[in-house]
This record gives sequence, C-alpha cells and structure tokens, in this order.
Amino acid sequence: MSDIDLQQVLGSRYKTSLEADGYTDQMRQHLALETKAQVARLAIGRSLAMGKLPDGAIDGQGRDIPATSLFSTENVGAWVGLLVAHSLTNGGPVIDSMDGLRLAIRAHWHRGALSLWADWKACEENYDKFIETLVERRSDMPEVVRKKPGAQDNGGDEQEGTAAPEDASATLTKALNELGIKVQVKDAIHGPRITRYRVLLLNLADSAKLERNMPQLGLAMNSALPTVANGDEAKTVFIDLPRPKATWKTVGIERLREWAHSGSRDPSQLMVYAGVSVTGEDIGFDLASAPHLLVGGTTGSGKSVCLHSLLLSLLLRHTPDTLQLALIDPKQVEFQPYAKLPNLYRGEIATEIPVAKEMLTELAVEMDARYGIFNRIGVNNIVEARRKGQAMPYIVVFIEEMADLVMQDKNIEPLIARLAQKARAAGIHLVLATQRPDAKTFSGLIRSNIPSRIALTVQRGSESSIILDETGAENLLGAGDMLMRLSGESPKRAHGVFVRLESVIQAVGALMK
Ligand SMILES: Nc1ncnc2c1ncn2[C@@H]1O[C@H](COP(=O)(O)OP(=O)(O)OP(=O)(O)O)[C@@H](O)[C@H]1O
Repeated sequence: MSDIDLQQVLGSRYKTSLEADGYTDQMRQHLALETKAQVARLAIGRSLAMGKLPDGAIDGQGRDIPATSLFSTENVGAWVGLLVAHSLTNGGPVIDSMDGLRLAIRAHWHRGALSLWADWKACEENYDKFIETLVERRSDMPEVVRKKPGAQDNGGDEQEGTAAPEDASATLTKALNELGIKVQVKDAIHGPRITRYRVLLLNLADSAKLERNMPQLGLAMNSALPTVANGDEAKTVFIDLPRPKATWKTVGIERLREWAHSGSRDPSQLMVYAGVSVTGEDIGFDLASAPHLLVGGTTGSGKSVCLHSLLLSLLLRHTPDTLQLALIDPKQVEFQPYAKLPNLYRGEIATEIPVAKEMLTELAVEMDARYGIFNRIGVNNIVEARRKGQAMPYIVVFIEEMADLVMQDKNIEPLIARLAQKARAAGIHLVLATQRPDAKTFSGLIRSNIPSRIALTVQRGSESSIILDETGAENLLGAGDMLMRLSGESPKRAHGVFVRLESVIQAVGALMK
C-alpha cells in the first residue's frame, strides 16, 4: 500500500470486464440510478463481503469511469483500506501499486456485478424483492437505491448538497503548521464546491514551500488537490480547498436564465454563460471576441452539458435574424433537441461525415461571400457591415467530437483550419469539442487559431496541456468543474451550469413558441 497515493487513486479511472459492464448498465436502468458508478460501488461492496476472488484473469474491456464518481475524498481512504484488507486476508491481486489496485477493483466489480445480476434474476426482476435481498445482504446501498423507479427529486437543475459546508480554518492552520508553515487564517468563503481561505503567511519566505506542499495539504485535509494563489492583501494567499461532494451546490439553468435576461442584448456580441467562479460569481464572456473556443474533457466530465449551456446562452439572447447555429455531431444524439430550431444553419444537423464536410465547405464559401460584400461596401467586418444596414447573422459552428471528424476524413482538418484562421471578421465562430485531446486531432495550426479554451477533467497532464497549454485539468473534480483560458488571459477555475436534457428540450420548446 505504500506506493498508493490517494490523490492518484482519485485522479484515475477504473473499469471492469465487458460482461460485468453490461450488467452494470442494465442494473443502473432497473434501479433508476443516475450513474454506473453507483452500481459499481454496490458491486464492489458486494464482492468485498465475499471470500477469495476466483483465479483467472478478468478482461478489462468495460468502459472506464472516473474515480471521482466512484469514491469521494471522504471515503476513498476507507475503500482502499477495505480492498487492501480483503487482499491480505483472502489473497487475490496484491495491492501495492496503482496497477494492483486497478486489477482488484476490476475483479471485485466483475464478481459483484455478476452476483447482483444473479440476485436480480432470482428475484424475478421484481424491484421490491431485490431491494429486500440487498438489505438482507447488508451490501453498500447508496441512499438513492431506496428511491423507486420514477420517484422524483426536486425536479430543478439547481441542487443543494445534503450537508452544510464546514469551516475548516482550525484544521487548515494545524495542517500547515505540521508542514512547517506558520499562518493565520483570516476568513473563509464557501463557494459552490470549494472553500476559499484567506491566509496570512507569518513568514513570507514560506510561500514557495506552501505551493510545493499542496498535495500533502490535500492529504492532511482529506480533500482533492487544493490550490494556492496570491491574495488580495500583502502577505496573504488564497487557499482553495475542494469540499466533499455532499456539500456541493449545483448551479442550474435558473441561474443561466437570470443571467441571460438581465444582461445586454447587444446583437454585436455573442455573450455566453460558462458558469460560476470558485466563489460563486457569474462568468460570462463574448464568443465574438474569443473568437473561437476549444472545449476538451474526458468522457463524463460534463462536456455535453457545457455545450448545451453555451448554446442556450446564445439562443436566449438572439433571434434567428441575428444568430444561426451550424451544428455538427458525429455522435448523432447530443444536438437533437435543437433539430427544429429556425436558427439552424442549412436547416439540419450534420451527423454524417460527408454532410459535415459539405457544411464546412459551404461555411467557407459563405465566409468568402461575406468578404466580397465587405469589399463592395467598404467595411472590414460584420459589425461595420451591419451598421451599414447589411442583414447578416452571426454563425456559430458547434462541433461535438472533433476527433471523430478529423480522424475519419483527412480533408476536414484543412477546412476547419481555414475557418479558424479567417472566419472571425466575417462573423463565423467555432466551438470545437473533444474527449480525445491529442496533437494529432488538434494540429498546431488549429490550436494557434483557437485562442480560447475550456478544459474539463482529463486523465493526464499531457491532455490538459493540449487543451490549455498547461497542466492542471487532470486535478479537476469532474461534473462540470473546469479551467477556462480566454484569449490572452490566464486560466481561471469555474464550475459549469448543470442543464439536464429535459431542461434543454423544454427551453428550446419555449423558444419556438
Ligand atoms: N455543471 C455540472 N454540474 C453538476 N454536474 C454535472 C455538470 N456537468 C455535468 N455533470 C454531471 O456529469 C454527467 C456527465 O456529463 P456530460 O454528459 O456532459 O459528460 P460528457 O463529458 O459529455 O460525457 P460523454 O462524452 O460520455 O457524453 C452529467 O450527467 C451530470 O451528472
């Protein structure tokens, strides 16, 4: 166990066999649970209550899930302890490294999922009977399982955690003291997921040491990785400490609506709402000056939710006369709620590669035509053209899974690069999303022309570097936690708005009335 670092455990992803993954998915649906991780926890808990794991390798072909959905900062130590204790008592994968831990999780999840599935069948797929069996077996049963399928939560996208955030100033002072850093905590602000402590350094020479010791501080505080930044007074720093998930407050569509209705409707701006800062203030920005945006993050990090919030921000402040949306979605499903909008460029969503290519080609033609008009009427850009009475909507191109497009047709990348280089003045802006940020998909040419970036959680620092040009996104908390770097600015942390698909459908429906 000596080589296992809990921060690393929380920063990794875990999977099981293909077979157990299938059962996990099915059980999630039958139990009306929100995530696969909830079933995986039940399964691992079930298997830990059983004896020695059977011999034989388990394939690792299931889809992986992030540790942050499986464990929390509060309980990760207990789970790792249970897994190690099981292996020491019963034999099985030796857990003295991250690889050993991954194998143990894979095997317990596999055995537990098969066992849960067998119980489900033995209960003749009867929900109540199955829950009774779970209780009898005293497995780890998350609260949500007790909700019957179809039971309602409060219905809104805005959610309060089940626990109130605690002021950990005293523990923080003690932990820093033990690291040899003398401080006085001045005050604390509870943001939606993070508490920001304003800390006076009693010895200014300790500031580099403080920065170096963030992982140790995280362990001492039993939290995900804290961060430190210069404070607002001499000798002070801000220490941002992520809190347990039960204390999070989710920012919902209501907040986005308020923002959209209160701000300016200047048609020469493409204001979008990204979410809130760590201390809870609204963060919006003008996509027209961004002028193009890359959104990257691993699967399940909140990318689609982020794209929906950007789309809704635009739609809430614009009409089809001032804004058109060119939607490209090789995944085929994400943009369906927008399929009937009058704002849709070409009146369709491009889900097939040839159609996407046609759409991008047409956008390049449109761009050139707009430059032709600018020449003719003696202006340089869309804002001036509009002032001279030209009816010319902005066009925002959203590409969901850029990697799929670029890998499948080598002629697509040059088209995107050309738009990225030249389309801004013509009022055409790009939002490119990917779950596979790598240098092959995002060539230097495209990256240098897409100056604004949003990084959601990624698996590796190298992926963070592709998106942001620096590491950091590998330490995010998941579920819409993001680092934003807008053109010419330094990265700042934000928590995205959570919009459920039902809310998107409802909001789009209301726009069409
Ligand atoms: N801003 C947010 N606040 C709270 N939870 C969020 C937020 N964004 C996403 N989530 C949670 O994360 C889940 C996954 O989000 P989403 O579907 O956007 O991920 P994704 O990165 O698009 O994944 P995939 O690539 O697999 O589609 C959501 O169902 C929700 O539970």
